[in-house]
Amino acid sequence: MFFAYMFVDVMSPLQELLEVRLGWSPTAFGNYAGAEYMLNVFGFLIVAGIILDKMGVRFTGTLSASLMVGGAVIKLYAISPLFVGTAFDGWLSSWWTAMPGSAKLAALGFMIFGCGCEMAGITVSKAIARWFDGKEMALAMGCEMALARLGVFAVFSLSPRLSQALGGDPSVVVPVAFCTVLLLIGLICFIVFTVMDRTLDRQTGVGSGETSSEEEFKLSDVGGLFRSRLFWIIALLCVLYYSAIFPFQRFGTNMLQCNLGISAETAADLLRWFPIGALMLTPPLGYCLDKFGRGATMLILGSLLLIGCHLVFALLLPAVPSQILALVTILVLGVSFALVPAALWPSVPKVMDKRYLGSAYSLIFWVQNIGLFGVPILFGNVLAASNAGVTDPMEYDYTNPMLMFAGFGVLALIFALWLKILDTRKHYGLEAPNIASDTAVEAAEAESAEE
Ligand SMILES: NCCCC[C@H](N)C(=O)NCC(=O)O
Repeated sequence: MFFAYMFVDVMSPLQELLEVRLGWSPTAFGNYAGAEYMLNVFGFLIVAGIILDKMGVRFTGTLSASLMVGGAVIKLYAISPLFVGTAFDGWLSSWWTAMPGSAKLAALGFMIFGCGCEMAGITVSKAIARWFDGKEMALAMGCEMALARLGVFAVFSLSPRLSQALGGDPSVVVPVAFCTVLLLIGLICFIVFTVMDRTLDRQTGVGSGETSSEEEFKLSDVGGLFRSRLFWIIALLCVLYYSAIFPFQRFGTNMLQCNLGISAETAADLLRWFPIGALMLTPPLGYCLDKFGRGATMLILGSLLLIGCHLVFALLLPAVPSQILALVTILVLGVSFALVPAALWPSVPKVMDKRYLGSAYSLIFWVQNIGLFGVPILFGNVLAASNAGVTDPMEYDYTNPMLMFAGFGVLALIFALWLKILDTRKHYGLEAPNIASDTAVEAAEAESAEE
């Protein structure tokens, strides 16, 4: 997940360079960014859930890592001199001219990569939920997400520097090539893990329980989940919250450049602290959730912070163009980005039947992917419409698109409040700890002994 999240954002700090070098307008960049989720939205994630439940973690993990490498290679080719300026590029650029040929082919590669990345996400979530059932599940999920955030921090630090590594004109090829090699290393590591895991199973004579039939994905489960009010509240909270997070990560560099009049490198250096707050706080928050509970409250607090931060970016930063203000807001947004994921993902096994867990994660990811697919495109269009006639990528006014993010936060807050009210009424246990305290366990044991 570390290398995957690096690849996701490798081009985020290079938006200006892509516009200058390859002619990618904000709309083209938005379309490219949304492409990551397109095949997932059109059903791949549901298929991925079925594959995971039928074939198990080892097979699905290897398949997802292979898809990521395949998609990355296509994207690398699309932005490289091997493709740019060829007859194929000319033909691809000749229709739907708002998207240059390189953007179209890079978007195709990103679509395939996105299938692998999300498939890996559900594989990891289901594996952790099963391995840590009744134990430190939120801490384990928090550590996994922290590693992913470290990847984002690393790529925001490295990408602008790698683009200048060869001297001469800055290049988008070097950072993308670097991250593609990392993905290949990740695939090799996972294959080694599967071999070792299988060997261990053989040595201990214990099955891994990879594909237990009682957890098998059934199409009827999908219908059941879609009829569940709780599923929709969680899925809509998830899509609204993350729609104001991941697309922000992608457009944030240029937003800071435009508001503060700074270089892409300085802006990326500021933005990289966003995942760092999340990186440091997600595991301890997960630990607190395991020990003390309060998951629904964390969701409310995280949504409130999200709204406040996006309002600052939309309204205050253009009036007070201070790097300190930007940094503080980014750090607070990082706290929000720790609170919500730390509480949201471990809540799913609490409210969904274990039998549905794989399908529940894949369907929540699916709804989330609809937003992650559509919102960058919407964002690119709102940005373009709010800046008619602006040709300098350092001169965009980001007020309207950032207000749109704040609006998503308000809606996410409503769903978080609704969840908390339902939890109070129906006692789903969202505010309860994941690990039963020793006294509670002793009381339960004493009770069953008496029976
Ligand atoms: N491709 C980056 C987005 C990952 C989305 C994924 N479905 C997700 O929500 N992961 C959990 C997280 O908090 O990163």
